[in-house]
Amino acid sequence: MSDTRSPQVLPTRKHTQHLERFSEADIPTERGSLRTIVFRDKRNGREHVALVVGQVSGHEGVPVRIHSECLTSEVFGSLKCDCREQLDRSLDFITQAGQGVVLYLRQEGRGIGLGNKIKAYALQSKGLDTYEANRQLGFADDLRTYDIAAEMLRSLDVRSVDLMTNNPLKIAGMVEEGIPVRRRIPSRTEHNPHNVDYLRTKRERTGHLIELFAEDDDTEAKTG
Ligand SMILES: Nc1nc2c(ncn2[C@@H]2O[C@H](COP(=O)(O)OP(=O)(O)OP(=O)(O)O)[C@@H](O)[C@H]2O)c(=O)[nH]1
Ligand SMILES: [Zn+2]
Repeated sequence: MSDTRSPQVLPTRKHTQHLERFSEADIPTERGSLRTIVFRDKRNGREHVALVVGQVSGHEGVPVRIHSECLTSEVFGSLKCDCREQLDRSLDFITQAGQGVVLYLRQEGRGIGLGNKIKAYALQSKGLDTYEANRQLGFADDLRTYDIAAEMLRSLDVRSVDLMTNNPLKIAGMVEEGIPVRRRIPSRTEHNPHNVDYLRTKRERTGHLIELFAEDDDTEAKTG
């Protein structure tokens, strides 16, 4: 008996259609070739990127990292966070596995933008933590939404994901957007004296599943 129904999975909620799949090409990198697909947000022209390795269309349990842009660490080598290391590790993972997706989203500073993130850093140097600084500037802790990531994954026809993250909000966000998360792949990074308080704050205040290697709260080195 033939089944003439559309193979599409029923949406759990209304899916957004904000993106235009704009351009794509293979880029040779030190890790190997990355299929680079640029999506444009029709509302604001912002360009988000999907880096794809191997076959992902129609697949379950595709290794996926949803990564938010962090110019300061990724380009300038800032030690105040672990973003660059997480990006590097996720690219290592998908190229070694021969399959996966890194979504590089233009959500600098958890969505507040570069200029405001630097304002937040100035406040942090006066003693505020990452979330207190956001609030002092009039922002919520985290302005990011996951509809864009879900739309990109739907365009790639990824059926379910193994999500590389320590952030439980990302897992909940994807599930809410109708992308099944089969399992979490922990994203383990090294801490240093400049980012240890930031990582600890994320763990304590937003439940990030971060393993800090030295757990002695009172002996951790602080930035001078
Ligand atoms: N507003 C603000 N943004 C920051 C700060 N430090 C890093 N970021 C931004 O935070 C984003 C990365 O988010 P994280 O919360 O580190 O990690 P996550 O992506 O939510 O979770 P993981 O998947 O576990 O990495 C990037 O866009 C960074 O630019 C900060 O002190 N203030
Ligand atoms: Zn960062």
